[in-house]
Amino acid sequence: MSNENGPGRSGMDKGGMSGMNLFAIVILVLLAGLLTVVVSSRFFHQTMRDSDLIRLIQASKEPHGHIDIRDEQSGTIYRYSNLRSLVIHDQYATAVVERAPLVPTKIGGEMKPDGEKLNKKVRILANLPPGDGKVRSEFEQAVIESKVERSFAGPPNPLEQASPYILSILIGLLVIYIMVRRLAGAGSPMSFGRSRGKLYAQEDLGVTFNDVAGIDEAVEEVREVVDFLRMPEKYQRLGGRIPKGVLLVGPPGTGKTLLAKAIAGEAGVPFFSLSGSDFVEMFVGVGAARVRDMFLQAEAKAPCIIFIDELDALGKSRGNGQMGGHDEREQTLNALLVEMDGFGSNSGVIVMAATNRPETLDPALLRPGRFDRHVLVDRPDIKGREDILKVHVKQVKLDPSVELREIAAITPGFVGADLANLVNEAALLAARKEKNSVGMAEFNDGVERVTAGLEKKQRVMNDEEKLRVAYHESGHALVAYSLPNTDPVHKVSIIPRGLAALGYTMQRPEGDRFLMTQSELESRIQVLFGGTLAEEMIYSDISTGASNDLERASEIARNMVMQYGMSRMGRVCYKSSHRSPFLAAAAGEEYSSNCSETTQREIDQEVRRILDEANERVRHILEVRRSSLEALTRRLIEVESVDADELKRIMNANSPGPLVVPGTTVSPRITSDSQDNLSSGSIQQRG
Ligand SMILES: Nc1ncnc2c1ncn2[C@@H]1O[C@H](COP(=O)(O)OP(=O)(O)OP(=O)(O)O)[C@@H](O)[C@H]1O
Ligand SMILES: [Zn+2]
Repeated sequence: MSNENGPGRSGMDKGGMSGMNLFAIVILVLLAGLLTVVVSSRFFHQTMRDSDLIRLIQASKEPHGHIDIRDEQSGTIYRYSNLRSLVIHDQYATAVVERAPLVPTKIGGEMKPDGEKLNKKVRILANLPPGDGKVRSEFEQAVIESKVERSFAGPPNPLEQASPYILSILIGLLVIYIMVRRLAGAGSPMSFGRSRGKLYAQEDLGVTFNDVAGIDEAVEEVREVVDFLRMPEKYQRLGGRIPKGVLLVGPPGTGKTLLAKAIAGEAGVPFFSLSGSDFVEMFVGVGAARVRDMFLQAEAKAPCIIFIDELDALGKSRGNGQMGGHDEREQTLNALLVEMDGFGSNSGVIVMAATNRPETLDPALLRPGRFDRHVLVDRPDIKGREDILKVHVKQVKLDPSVELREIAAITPGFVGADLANLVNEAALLAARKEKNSVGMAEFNDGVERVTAGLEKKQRVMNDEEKLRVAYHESGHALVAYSLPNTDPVHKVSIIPRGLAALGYTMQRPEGDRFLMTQSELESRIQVLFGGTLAEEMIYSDISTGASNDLERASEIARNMVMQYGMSRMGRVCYKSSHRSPFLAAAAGEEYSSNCSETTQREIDQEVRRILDEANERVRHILEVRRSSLEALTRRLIEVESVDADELKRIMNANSPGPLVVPGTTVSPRITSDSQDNLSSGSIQQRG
């Protein structure tokens, strides 16, 4: 269904030859020229010119006797009186004659290894001392007998003279050709500097929002983009600010590409798709040229969507790159930023990009007017998985026994791509068994297979662990919900997140925060404690999954005492450096503070006191609201993720708490819980 006939492949496209492209070619030509010079001087010594021969013969008419041959490498001088053999061995091919200021005349040339006294190729500088008639006549004789005569006699053959140059130019051209081909990859020889974007015409796309399931929140957030692409005039008339860049953030396989395609499909606009790594080339300037070319092409087809997968490959923070490719990436990134700033928001080109590591992106990419809209494409919850399965089983003949909800229930952590894979596996298994339809047994086997593949990447939790994680996350959420001065809870989830997190509680700040009050910091500590203490209350023991929570809580408490003066120790900053003890340890440095041992002990006591008090408060909250905790946990086990509205409902039904206004803004704070120690039971230090 993809149309390979992108503009990058058609050789006739204008605009491909941008300035950068020309620049690269000029560099290549210069390089080839240099190569030509080197090659020609190395392999083609100038043939002896007639005038040189005349001078040579004139010199040899002077009356002296022998020739000194100097090995220029070693500096040794060979006295060579047999002029004839020299001439013959030398073959004249490279001889240059120079008249020395006084009498001796030098013959420069190259001696072949079979020379009488020389066993390696040397440059010859022969002195012809004046005044020996014998030498002169021998030399003349040699000249007459040897091939020199020919070239001496006739006028030089221009073709013959030019041949070394022609040859080296040809070699140069060949080199250019090979380089260009390399740059262009498999494409046509001149397509380097062209964007490799693949163009999907709208009719080829055939993807709509119906094909995207289980990520409803993300779909809702991008609906506006579809509207804009459909009726750009409407938006422009009202002068509204149209999104230029939309960043889709989420783990691999959750359907980011699919979502972008669906937007194009819904809006009926062309879709350019390419990967960030396409831009990163070994030659400086090529990636930047590709970016410019891509935008040129896109603007010609506007309204349309440019989709850049793996944005992190090209958008990594500048200035922390390694040596290789660093400049190139920086230039490419700059070109992208310039292009995004350059096209007006009414040009109708919307740039979408996907990444699963937004934190590595250059902050410049996230500024207003660039990728300022972020859409989280998260792992689907149980309902989402069921919906995704529904999409994918459409092409499969199902046995009536198949319960998609049941399959969804046994596939926590699966993303859209895994589920598509699962359906495919099940269908293959059924075919192998020569069944007429795909049954539950095949799905169960399929789950095992796909899980086995996934288990290498991430752990799939068993029921017991899942329950514990559910209590833990409910604890965080309940405490956050119950305290007045915390950010509202946006989502609680026990869907494994990435490699290390078992579940998470996501809070959304209500605006940019520049200051934190003491009570806010205390609340933050309490929210962090909520998870562990909920576990403790239910199981009477705690698990290792919470070590990160404790670490963060202690860090906050320590800062309160030492940096912010928020303790009984008074309004004093005890920090000698900005590094916390934790960070110093991580950097392998000794944590130094100017405190005396007594002060140090007092600080520790204060930190403890803050943590203990938080502990008590959290314990109290959890005990009072135990029924809410249980209810939330049950719901989490059932549906795996609970949003703000539902959380409010559950809380209100069980024990009313402070009113929560769901926030809408950037940088959600996530209390995620590491799994790496939870199941093994061994306590390791996390890096
Ligand atoms: N939400 C979904 N609904 C339906 N199918 C999905 C969904 N997510 C993924 N798939 C299936 O998985 C395939 C791969 O998904 P896609 O390439 O869109 O994931 P992605 O998030 O872009 O991954 P990556 O980050 O690795 O590029 C899709 O073609 C589709 O078949
Ligand atoms: Zn936790």
